[in-house]
Amino acid sequence: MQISNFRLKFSLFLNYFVHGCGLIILTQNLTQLASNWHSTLATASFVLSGIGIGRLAAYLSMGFLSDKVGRKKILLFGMLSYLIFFIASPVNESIPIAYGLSILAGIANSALDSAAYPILSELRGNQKANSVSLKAFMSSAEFILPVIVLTANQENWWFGLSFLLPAVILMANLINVTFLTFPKSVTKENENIQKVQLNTGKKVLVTAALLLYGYTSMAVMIWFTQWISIFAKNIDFGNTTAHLLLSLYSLGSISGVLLTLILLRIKAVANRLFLFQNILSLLSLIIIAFSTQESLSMVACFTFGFSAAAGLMQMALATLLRLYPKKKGLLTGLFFSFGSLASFTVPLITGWLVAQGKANLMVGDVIVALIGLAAALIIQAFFPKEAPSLKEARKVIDRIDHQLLRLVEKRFQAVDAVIALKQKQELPVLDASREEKVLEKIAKNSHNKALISYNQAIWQTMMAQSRAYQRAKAHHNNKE
Ligand SMILES: O=C(O)C(=O)C[C@]1(C(=O)O)C=C[C@@H](O)C=C1
Repeated sequence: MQISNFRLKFSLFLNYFVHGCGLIILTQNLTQLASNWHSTLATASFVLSGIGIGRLAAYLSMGFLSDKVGRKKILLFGMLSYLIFFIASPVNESIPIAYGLSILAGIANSALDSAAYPILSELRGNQKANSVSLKAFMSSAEFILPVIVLTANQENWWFGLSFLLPAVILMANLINVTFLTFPKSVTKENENIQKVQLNTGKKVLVTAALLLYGYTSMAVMIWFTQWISIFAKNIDFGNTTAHLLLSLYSLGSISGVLLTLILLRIKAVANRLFLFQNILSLLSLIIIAFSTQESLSMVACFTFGFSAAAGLMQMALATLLRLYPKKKGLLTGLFFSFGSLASFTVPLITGWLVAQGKANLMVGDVIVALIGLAAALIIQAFFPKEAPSLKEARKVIDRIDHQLLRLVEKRFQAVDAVIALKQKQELPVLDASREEKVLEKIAKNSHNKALISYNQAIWQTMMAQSRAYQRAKAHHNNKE
């Protein structure tokens, strides 16, 4: 790998460590922030909704701009916005400004996503693994930051220190990214290699399934994390177990992401991994919804994190981007808009269900997971399979070459008939107008228009060899 590509990848990963901090830093410090803002905890938690608003408002435009003005500008904009958020938040004392900063964090989030995912899918290497790595860095931050907050609390340090860590990383990374050269967005050649062949009907179906999956994959996790502790207490699990379930989910998530990164390198497994993880997450949720045994629920919560929060969303996005190589930014924005919609609607749906007095809230999450599995099945069924390995890919070429060779030989046999007639009628071997017509037909009959010039070059060579063959044959016949 080129040094600059390695540096670029690493700086994107670091950004997602920072982003992981951004996701939980307000909730982790809410008590101190509320006192800074001279407000109650309830008002303070209202400020959190700003992040969702910022995201929802900015995803599409950031995605569009990422394709239009270039990934680097959007990335730098996202990093700068986050930097302002991290530096200003712990010192700010006004609620409206805090709300504005939350919105800015949401915008920063959408800018980072709109730049980072497309860049990673344009770099060489395993595209799915690249995207899942971002999730690994997010999860590790979500694990480390609470420890820092807790230590600062116990040692009576200033709470703002936990904001300074991501700020310092961001500043160093900003300098690094500013001086980096980025790969060209999508070169024509790259585009043809990455392009996935699907007819319009199937493409629409797979796109819809992927966007639906963008919603369900986010919804299923939010539903679980927001309600699992309350749900556990309702079914008379002890207080400690109720909280332990969430930690087990996080632990499962980190282990799941790491295992996914390993398995994605094994092509034969990678193709089935997505579906398998979806089935596993559904089964774990069913157990969680109906188990009355604490130990069984604990295992199920770990398995749920291990499967549902192991980078499935990132894998689906990487798949979507392969369908639209020219509009990666826009599609990233669209995909995450569906995810943001989930963060918005799940609290509304669950709130409504609670008001209706529905006893088993987790059954609702099982239904969301079922819809997600249906979408995953559609994606798996209609998205063209990748060649499992270089060896396997070459086997396909070998088989096609074998068939082609038989056909080329048949073509030479047909030429035999032509040369016999031409000799009789004393016509020259070269017939430029006929060759022109053959090439026109090749262009007309090429399904993939991007391949026309390559197909024509093959036929030009074939006809040149046909002429050489005819001349050799004529020469031989004349001698007899
Ligand atoms: O059609 C002919 O006249 C041929 O000789 C065959 C053929 C070909 O291989 O397709 C070869 C040479 C001519 O210039 C045109 C076409």
